[in-house]
Amino acid sequence: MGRLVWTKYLWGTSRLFDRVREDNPDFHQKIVPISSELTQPALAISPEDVERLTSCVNIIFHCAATIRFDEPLKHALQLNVMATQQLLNLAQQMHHLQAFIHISTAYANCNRRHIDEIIYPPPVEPKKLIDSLEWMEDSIVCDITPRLIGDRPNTYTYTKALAECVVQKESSKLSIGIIRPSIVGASWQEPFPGWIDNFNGPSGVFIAAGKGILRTMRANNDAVADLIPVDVVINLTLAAGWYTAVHRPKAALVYNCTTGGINPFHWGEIEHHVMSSFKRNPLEQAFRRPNANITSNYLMNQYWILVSHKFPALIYDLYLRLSGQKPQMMRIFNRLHKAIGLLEYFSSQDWEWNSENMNMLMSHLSPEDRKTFNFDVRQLNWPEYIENYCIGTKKYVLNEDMSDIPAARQHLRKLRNIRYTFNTLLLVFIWRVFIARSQMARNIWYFVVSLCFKFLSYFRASSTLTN
Ligand SMILES: CCCCCCCCCCCCCCCCCCCC(=O)SCCNC(=O)CCNC(=O)[C@H](O)C(C)(C)COP(=O)(O)OP(=O)(O)OC[C@H]1O[C@@H](n2cnc3c(N)ncnc32)[C@H](O)[C@@H]1OP(=O)(O)O
Ligand SMILES: NC(=O)C1=CN([C@@H]2O[C@H](COP(=O)(O)OP(=O)(O)OC[C@H]3O[C@@H](n4cnc5c(N)ncnc54)[C@H](OP(=O)(O)O)[C@@H]3O)[C@@H](O)[C@H]2O)C=CC1
Repeated sequence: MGRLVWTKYLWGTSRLFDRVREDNPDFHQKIVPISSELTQPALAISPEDVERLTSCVNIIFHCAATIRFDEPLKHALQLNVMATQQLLNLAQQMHHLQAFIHISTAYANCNRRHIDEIIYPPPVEPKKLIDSLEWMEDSIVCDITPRLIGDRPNTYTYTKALAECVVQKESSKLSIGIIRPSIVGASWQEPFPGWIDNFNGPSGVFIAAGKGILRTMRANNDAVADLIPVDVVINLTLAAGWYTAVHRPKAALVYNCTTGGINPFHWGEIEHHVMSSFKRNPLEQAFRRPNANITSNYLMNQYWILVSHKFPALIYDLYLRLSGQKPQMMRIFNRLHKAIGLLEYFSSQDWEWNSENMNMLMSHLSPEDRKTFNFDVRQLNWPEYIENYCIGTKKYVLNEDMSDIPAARQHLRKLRNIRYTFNTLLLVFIWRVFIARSQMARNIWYFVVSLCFKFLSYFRASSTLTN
């Protein structure tokens, strides 16, 4: 489905728009979608649409980007940097433009521990990089990528840092605001709590843990988990659009849109609340009972990957093979390990973001606007938010029905019984093998068995007496 058709389809069907559809059934008539392709010259916007944009637009919110952590550098550069430059060029032709709001990421400068609301010098001059990569073969670019990105973990954060620099260069010609959200999560309040529709960031991890697939992950229990609800990001972005258009700041204003410095919550606490939430509201057809732990110890994590991921996957795939089905669990785990390997950088350390501009913006809003465009994360109740987030992954990402929860709980009970039976059989098997080889183990075994018998006969005798 094309981008435009897909967008229109979403307005018509997505539960996200239920409330606005109810309040204003004709809301879609106020929106004019424009087809564009970031990888194409002039963003592939038709001349008629260029005409419409240059004559009508007042505020640009530039969100389009590739957010993949494994994007080849050339492609990431094209989507996140060159396309931003092209949009800035178009913006300068717009007769009524009052604000250009660029969505960056709080991790654009994740090679620093403390991040102020300023644009840091770029790792390389973007234009020079674009020119030099243009003639290079993809394989060569791939080889030199680690040297280029240096102490950043991926091409995403690297190209987002370059994009900020490209945006800043135009700040004498346009009124610019840059929003830097941290890890965007499910909605907190708007349009309803817990809305989420993708596997990005922590959502995929929560789902994998809720399905009982993910049992271990490297993360620092005490590090701040800088999650930010998506509606907070949107409210702050809209407010920044208003502020930029009305106050026309001379230099680009940067807003670090984060929670850690204001209302901190830690990965250890997230783990606890995610696990207890999925035990209360289980996902359907879980692979195992949800029981995931985070550890910062590399060796411990490797041990649990072997015991809790690879070993069960091997057994399950063996079962699938024996029952004539295609093995799939090992493949799923390999993909999961790739995904969490890319996320661990962000869950194993923490950062300090200065968020003075967020406070400044709030102080400029009227009390009514502060409610309508609420981005005051001091009021965020984390346990409640995480509970709604987990339920949101169930309802809106996996499209599971809440009425199926009793059946899902029943399934977890079945899994628990299977685990008890399996563990007992394993214990007996190990003892039998052990006993066959060692006299001492045999003696211990007989001692334990006779103790059990004695206990049983004592129990039987005392219950006969009382009867
Ligand atoms: C132990 C558990 C307790 C829980 C507590 C601890 C939790 C710790 C969580 C730590 C999370 C830290 C998150 C940090 C994020 C930092 C964010 C920086 C902020 C940003 O600015 S950007 C936005 C972040 N970007 C992303 O999140 C994108 C990351 N994803 C990728 O780069 C790629 O998807 C990835 C992971 C390389 C996989 O690529 P690939 O194998 O090619 O697969 P696809 O992308 O094509 O997807 C195929 C298929 O899989 C689904 N999918 C995608 N990601 C996941 C996932 N993480 N888990 C499960 N499934 C996933 C995807 O939707 C596709 O499904 P289809 O049905 O469409 O096939
Ligand atoms: N998710 C997060 O945790 C964070 C995200 N951000 C930033 O927020 C912004 C939005 O991210 P998010 O919503 O999560 O990401 P998505 O991947 O969901 O959205 C990216 C958007 O870019 C558009 N897009 C991608 N490629 C192209 C292309 N080649 N041509 C035209 N349009 C394209 C997509 O269009 P379509 O839907 O049609 O594919 C989509 O609308 C990004 O700038 C990201 O860097 C910042 C911090 C955290």
